[in-house]
Amino acid sequence: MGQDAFGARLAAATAARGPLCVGIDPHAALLGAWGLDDTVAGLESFARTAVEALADTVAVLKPQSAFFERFGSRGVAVLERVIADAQQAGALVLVDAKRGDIGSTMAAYADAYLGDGSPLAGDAVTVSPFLGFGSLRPAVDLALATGRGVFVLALTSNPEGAAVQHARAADDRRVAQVIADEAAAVNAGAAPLGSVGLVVGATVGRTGVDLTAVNGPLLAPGLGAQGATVDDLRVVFGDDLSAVLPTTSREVLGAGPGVSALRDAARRQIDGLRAVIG
Ligand SMILES: O=C(O)c1cc(=O)[nH]c(=O)n1[C@@H]1O[C@H](COP(=O)(O)O)[C@@H](O)[C@H]1O
Repeated sequence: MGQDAFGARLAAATAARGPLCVGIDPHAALLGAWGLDDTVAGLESFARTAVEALADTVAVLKPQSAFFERFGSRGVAVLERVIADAQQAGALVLVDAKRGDIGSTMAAYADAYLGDGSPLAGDAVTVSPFLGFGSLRPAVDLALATGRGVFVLALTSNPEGAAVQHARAADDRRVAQVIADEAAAVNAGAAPLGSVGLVVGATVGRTGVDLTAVNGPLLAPGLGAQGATVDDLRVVFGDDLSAVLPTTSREVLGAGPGVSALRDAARRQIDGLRAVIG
């Protein structure tokens, strides 16, 4: 029998461990700050430490693929280890690869990131809908079939995102609203939460995009290094924060390389978020 739906597994994980995702983003500058070389050996040491410190503590870990791809196939092998080891230690793994392509190619990305038995498949993957939400169908279908999830970029945390995402589509809805509505259609009726999430930055302020019908997890990057605070979550999402999953990378990773310092930094974030999200 396959695993339960991702939305249900995520809801259970955040109930047990708190509403936090921590990104594993081995920036060259962070490798340096941890006293590691900017090499695949440094990457591997960084990744192992982050997994050891965080995978038994936080609900979701989000390795950012780019920082592993920088080192070619040996870096990708480290990413594969991170995925396996973090899952083994009890964290859900959201692979941040932001893939998006025409549907027939998207099916191959789906096999890679959402297929049973694929070494790059975690529990969910970030995807880009800017070739049209429908182009993501193979990923959505495979995610639902395998108990995995997708997080679709909707309102990204970077300042350049608004020019595209706030633009009006042919039917006058904002592009981000179209994406939210498409996600809502897939998630309709799922309980406790659908498996198609959205990415909505904690930095975006009040946008007028209505997220109330999404019925899926709302990944909120931007806390810490990008300037957003826990208080900004209410501005962006309103009073019902039950589906919001804040994610931060540098704010926690900057506490390394000590394992207990990293764990403490994550716990501080979880405590602060529990006070607001519950
Ligand atoms: O999909 C993402 O995770 C993402 C979407 C977005 O809109 N903004 C954003 O910052 N991210 C990712 O979230 C992480 C943020 O890292 P910090 O700014 O260090 O917390 C990076 O890995 C980004 O690639």
